[in-house]
Amino acid sequence: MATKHILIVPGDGIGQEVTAVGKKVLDKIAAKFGHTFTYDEALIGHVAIEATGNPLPDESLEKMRKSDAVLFGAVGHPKYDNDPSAKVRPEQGLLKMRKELGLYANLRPIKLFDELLGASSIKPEILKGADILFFRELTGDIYFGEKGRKNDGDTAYDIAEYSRYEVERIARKAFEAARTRRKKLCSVDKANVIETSRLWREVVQKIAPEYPDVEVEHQFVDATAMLLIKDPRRFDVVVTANLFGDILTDEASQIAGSMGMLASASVGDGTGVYEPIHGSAHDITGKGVANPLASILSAALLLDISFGMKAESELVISAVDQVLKAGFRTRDIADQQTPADKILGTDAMGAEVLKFL
Ligand SMILES: NC(=O)c1ccc[n+]([C@@H]2O[C@H](COP(=O)([O-])OP(=O)(O)OC[C@H]3O[C@@H](n4cnc5c(N)ncnc54)[C@H](O)[C@@H]3O)[C@@H](O)[C@H]2O)c1
Ligand SMILES: CC(C)[C@H](C(=O)O)[C@@H](O)C(=O)O
Ligand SMILES: [Mg+2]
Repeated sequence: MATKHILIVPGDGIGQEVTAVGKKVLDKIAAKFGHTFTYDEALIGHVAIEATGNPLPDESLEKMRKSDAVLFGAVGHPKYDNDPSAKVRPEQGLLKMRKELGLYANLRPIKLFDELLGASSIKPEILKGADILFFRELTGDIYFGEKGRKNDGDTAYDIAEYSRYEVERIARKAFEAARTRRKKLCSVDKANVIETSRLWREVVQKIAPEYPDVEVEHQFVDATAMLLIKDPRRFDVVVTANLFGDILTDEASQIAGSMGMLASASVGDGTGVYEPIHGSAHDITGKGVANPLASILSAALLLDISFGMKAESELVISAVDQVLKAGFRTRDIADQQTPADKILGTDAMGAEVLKFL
């Protein structure tokens, strides 16, 4: 039995809705296994701007530092998406959290549940068995470089930067993960065009001989985007820079069947942050139809990675599998064969998962 302090950071839009379900799963696990989970909440994003003017108040960051793990929802609001001139934005809170907590490694497992083969737009015979683990570098690249305007605002620039150290530490994590899986690592870059990618490839090539048991390939990001659809099963572990990882993993969500299925773990040397890869989904906010499984699977990653609770984590994943096997779907993962009475809303889907815990 363990006592752990978990910070719930729902954020904006459906982040509020799906995180509430993720917390219920953690509560059920604690009761079942005799753990004591204490909780607190913190503001981030649009809700934080509305309350304090700051997308990540100091109080929120302090709470994150003091917690054993963070279950995070999402940030975002349409009023900022459509206002390029907004100086304060919800996403600034997310990026500041990642930087301040040193969350340089963003693990994005692309896990396909066989029951969802029909939810993907990719042919089942190409898809079945796909299982990819992305390592996205999360605190460098164009996100955190110098950015601005010149020529009276008529010219904009964003500087992308990577240090050898930043590339090496994420690459080593990816190599070590590949050793525990199918021993294949694909390093994705754009080394034929950009200098940060040439450093990326140089670093991966340099350390590869230290992992002789891991087969390494290098792919350009454009070719990777094509191959993810053409032959997703060719990939085992993928390591790439911040921006490329952001884009490729949303695409890879279609391997799993929906944006509502993909969890993530953001880790460094301190508190881990666990969140769906999706955003605040303005188009479905407040409708009670958001798929909570990405948040539930993020809670499973939290239990495993931050708490070392492997059995607890595996039970959560098994519960998700059981619910899908029972034919329940949220509308984003339903298909023509899904009976209407098996298409559930956010809370009802969460309730079905809790039955298997
Ligand atoms: N980590 C984050 O906080 C994060 C991630 C991505 C986007 N965002 C923000 O979210 C806002 C909306 O961005 P977007 O529309 O490009 O991306 P999004 O991920 O919010 O939504 C993309 C599409 O996927 C659907 N979707 C997403 N999650 C779902 C779920 N759990 N169940 C069912 N359908 C789901 C949405 O309805 C939408 O059609 C923006 O403000 C963006 O900045 C935040
Ligand atoms: C909201 C945005 C800043 C963020 C990112 O680009 O990392 C999101 O797309 C994500 O994947 O978490
Ligand atoms: Mg993204």
